Amino acid sequence: MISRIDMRGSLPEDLRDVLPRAELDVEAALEKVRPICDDVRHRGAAAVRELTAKFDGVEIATTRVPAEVLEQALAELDPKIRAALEESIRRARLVHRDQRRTDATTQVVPGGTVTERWVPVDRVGLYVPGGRAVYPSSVVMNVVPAQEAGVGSLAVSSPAQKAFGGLPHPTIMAACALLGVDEVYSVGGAQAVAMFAYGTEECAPATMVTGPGNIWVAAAKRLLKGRIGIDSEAGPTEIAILADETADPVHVAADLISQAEHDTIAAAVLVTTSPELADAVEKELPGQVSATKHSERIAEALGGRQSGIVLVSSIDDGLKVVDAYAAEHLEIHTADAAAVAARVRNAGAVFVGPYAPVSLGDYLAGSNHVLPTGGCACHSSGLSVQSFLRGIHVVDYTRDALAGAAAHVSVLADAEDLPAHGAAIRARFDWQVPATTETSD
Ligand SMILES: NC(=O)c1ccc[n+]([C@@H]2O[C@H](COP(=O)([O-])OP(=O)(O)OC[C@H]3O[C@@H](n4cnc5c(N)ncnc54)[C@H](O)[C@@H]3O)[C@@H](O)[C@H]2O)c1
Ligand SMILES: N[C@H](CO)Cc1c[nH]c[nH+]1
Ligand SMILES: [Zn+2]
Repeated sequence: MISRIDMRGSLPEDLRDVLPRAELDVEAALEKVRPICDDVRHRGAAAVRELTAKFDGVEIATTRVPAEVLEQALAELDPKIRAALEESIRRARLVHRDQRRTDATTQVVPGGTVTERWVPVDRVGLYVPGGRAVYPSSVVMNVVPAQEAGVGSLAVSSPAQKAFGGLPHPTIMAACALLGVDEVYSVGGAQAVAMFAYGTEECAPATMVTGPGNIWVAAAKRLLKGRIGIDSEAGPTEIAILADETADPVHVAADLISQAEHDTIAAAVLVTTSPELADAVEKELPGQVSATKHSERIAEALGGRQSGIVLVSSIDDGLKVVDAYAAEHLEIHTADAAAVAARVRNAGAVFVGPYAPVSLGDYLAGSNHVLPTGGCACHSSGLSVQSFLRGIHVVDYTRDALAGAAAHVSVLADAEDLPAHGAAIRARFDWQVPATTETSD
């Protein structure tokens, strides 16, 4: 059901190349999504509707969901789901509110200041997946940080559901209404990202697109990055678990399965110092897999080349392996788990010890579940308030403060063979370098 790589002894030098990864990666998916995005760019809403018919199997007359349909979905929401969503929102708000930035002004020299102003992007398109599963929790994870960042215009898009007459799933619409979002589109996949990037007759373009999705969504985000801002490439789910002999194989198996449940190309990787644990997890998996609803999808994910058990000689080596892998989610099931977790450098989110499973973070920890995949956690962060903000430097110098900098600017400009830069300073002082030179405050 799951393959094994034995790295006891010495670790290979090219760790990243030998670790499990899916065959279909974002790079490979790019060529498939390029014509989809081009089509939306040139033909707008008509292309979006045709692509929806092709990929989601449903004809839609319009892409925008009427506001009253959202309100109706909220009115009809199961009270238990509403209560759980409200608690998820409350906890997420606590964490994301603490991420807000305050402007900082630094006096560099007398009369010379630099202020960093934090300004939210104007309009965001928030993607909420809805193919194999539906993700009202991703409405929360997208909308809460965007709202806390102060973004003025928020639009959500989620795949049209054949079973619901071409609307997004009712729970997704209800979650939008619960959060006060009234601009929602029934569009999924790469065409949703392109719709936000280029705009259509029915949807104004966004400056930024965030949110999780399958490989096609992640590829469209990579393709259109630059035209739009994106968060991370939050593609097919990954879980890595670093464990020693103290880990409970039942928990480890359950957690691997929980994330394999997302996608046939979801990745589940156990890195362990204990061959006995590896054996016990392998023994535990088939029973738990066959007992669960999506056993076929999970078996395919666990059996794929993106999943595996990696044996290592020590926790130090295990840390090197998980850092090279840079998983979206990393669980630590070792003795002194907090100390081991503190040494991790690359992961989208780290889950410490036996009582912090990834599925807690998926819904209710307060942390964000929109996280970088495919190794991007070595350079990207999960979705946060910061994702929606730009820091703008505001430079304010008096005449005297500029005079104090003039000589150094001229020297550096000449050193770069850009003398007009120095001249732009001298133009303010009768084309001379003023006598005073401030070197410290
Ligand atoms: N990294 C994260 O933060 C994170 C969080 C939650 C979910 N996820 C991932 O999100 C994904 C959700 O996937 P999903 O499929 O359920 O929903 P989705 O909404 O991401 O994708 C569904 C859409 O994909 C498009 N599509 C389907 N097949 C296609 C094809 N062959 N070519 C082009 N487009 C195609 C369709 O338009 C459809 O609307 C999973 O991979 C899950 O692991 C990631
Ligand atoms: N584990 C997913 C992130 O990869 C998030 C999620 C939403 N719902 C369930 N799980
Ligand atoms: Zn999950």
